[in-house]
Formats: sequence, C-alpha cells, structure tokens
Amino acid sequence: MEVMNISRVTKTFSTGRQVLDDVSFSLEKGQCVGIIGESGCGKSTLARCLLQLEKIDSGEISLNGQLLQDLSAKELKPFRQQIQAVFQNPSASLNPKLKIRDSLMDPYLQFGSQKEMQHFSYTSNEQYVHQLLQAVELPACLADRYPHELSGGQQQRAAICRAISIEPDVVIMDEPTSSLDVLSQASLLKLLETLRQQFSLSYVFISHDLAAVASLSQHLLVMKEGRMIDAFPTEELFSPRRHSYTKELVSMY
Ligand SMILES: Nc1ncnc2c1ncn2[C@@H]1O[C@H](COP(=O)(O)OP(=O)(O)OP(=O)(O)O)[C@@H](O)[C@H]1O
Repeated sequence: MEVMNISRVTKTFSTGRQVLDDVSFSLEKGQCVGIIGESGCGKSTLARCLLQLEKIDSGEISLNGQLLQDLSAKELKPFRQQIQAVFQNPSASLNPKLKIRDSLMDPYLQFGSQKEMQHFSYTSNEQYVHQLLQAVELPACLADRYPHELSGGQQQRAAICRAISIEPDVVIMDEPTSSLDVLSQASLLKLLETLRQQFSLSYVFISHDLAAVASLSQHLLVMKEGRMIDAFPTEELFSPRRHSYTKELVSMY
C-alpha cells in the first residue's frame, strides 16, 4: 500500500536557484526509500518540502491519498501526526530546556490523545514514557535528564523515540546517523530497522553515506543537482545497468 507519493516536484529559492527539478517517487507502507547524493544536491530541501516546511513551486506531494501542498497550516495539523522527522542534529528535535520525559510527552499531548495507538498504550505519563524509552533501548532513568546530559547516540535515540511516539506512518530522516561515531551509527541503523519492522513504519532515509542508506532501504534513489537520476531496488545497486554517476558513488566505497 502506498503511503506517500511525490510527483514532479520542483523548488526554486528566492535567490533564483532551482534546487529540485522534476522529482518523483513513492513510498510503500513499512518500506524504506533511501535517497543518496553529494552535498548540495538538494536532499535536505527535499526533506523540508516533504515535511511541508518549504513550499514547492509545482508538482504534488500526497500522504495517505491527501494532497498536502495546498493545505493551510490548520488543515495540515491532522497530517503532522502521520509524518514525523529526525534530523542530523538531535537538538533540532529535543528542546534543551526540557527534560527528556517532557520532550517525549510533547507529541502525545499535541496529537496522540486523538489517535488510536496500536503498539503503545497510555495509562499514565510515567508508564507511557517508560514504554517509549524501552522501544529505543534507552534506560528509564534518562527520562529525568536534560538533552546535554545524554551522549550523542542517546540523544539521537531520544529524538527517534519522540518521532515514533505517536506511531506516525512516515518518518523522514535527514542524515540521522551522520553526527555519530561508527559504532553508534551501526547500532542506530540496527535500531531503525527493528523499529521499522516492529511498528510497520515507512521511512525516507536521506544521507550522503551510501553504505548506511543501502543497509536500511529497500529502494534507492540517486540525486544529482536536484534531479533523480537513478532509481532501483537496493539489490540492484551493483548492476551494470546503473547510471554512471551511481557507479561512481559505489566506486568510492
Ligand atoms: N533557504 C535557502 N535559500 C536559498 N538557497 C538555499 C536555501 N536552502 C538551501 N539552499 C541551496 O540549495 C542547494 C541544496 O541545498 P540542500 O541543503 O538541500 O542540499 P543537501 O543535498 O542536503 O546538502 P548537504 O548534504 O550538504 O546537507 C544548496 O546550493 C543550498 O545552498
């Protein structure tokens, strides 16, 4: 089942620079689409457009069959609980002034009480936060700490925890492992895979790290200068039919 569809999206900034040019792809429920490309090719802009944090010039972005780009902020609100984000820097998701428990409770207080949850249950804040931390393999004692009292890996787990706390359909991840050391990256990728399977999450995983993207994704899209120049199932990454630029990226690993 398709959860998200992106069709012929273009985006030009006020500087006159066209950053996205005719970008199309779809995301199936429970699957991960990986988007790879070098710095400046438009990956983060695409993530921001998918999240409706940037307006697109033309094309269509739909979530569960609903076109998003023409909705007002008020009309978008019900869709905000279906699509969540994880960014490279966990501080984009975790308020430094809030204890982890309060950051984790925030999406539920905004949206969760209106939504039937399949995997988490709410009887008290304490019990709900405990379940959330357990899902991302963090000890319950971290609930009472502030973000700066966690390691980088723990902060990113808490950011992921917040993103999945109201069981969204789609999680857009922009370089979620890039700020971490190699060991923390590997364990975070393993956790993301477990969560995808456990909660039937659909991911858009954006990174310049081909190995990370390929390890998590069922489908890969290659971006260059704002365009999708190659798209294929991950098992065909090494096929001789790949675009010359994809082969170049592969040869760098
Ligand atoms: N708000 C903005 N106004 C004008 N230009 C922008 C804006 N945001 C991004 N750009 C430009 O758009 C291009 C694509 O940027 P973007 O951040 O989407 O690339 P990226 O592929 O995510 O790069 P990186 O991997 O380095 O984060 C860059 O040339 C950037 O300078």
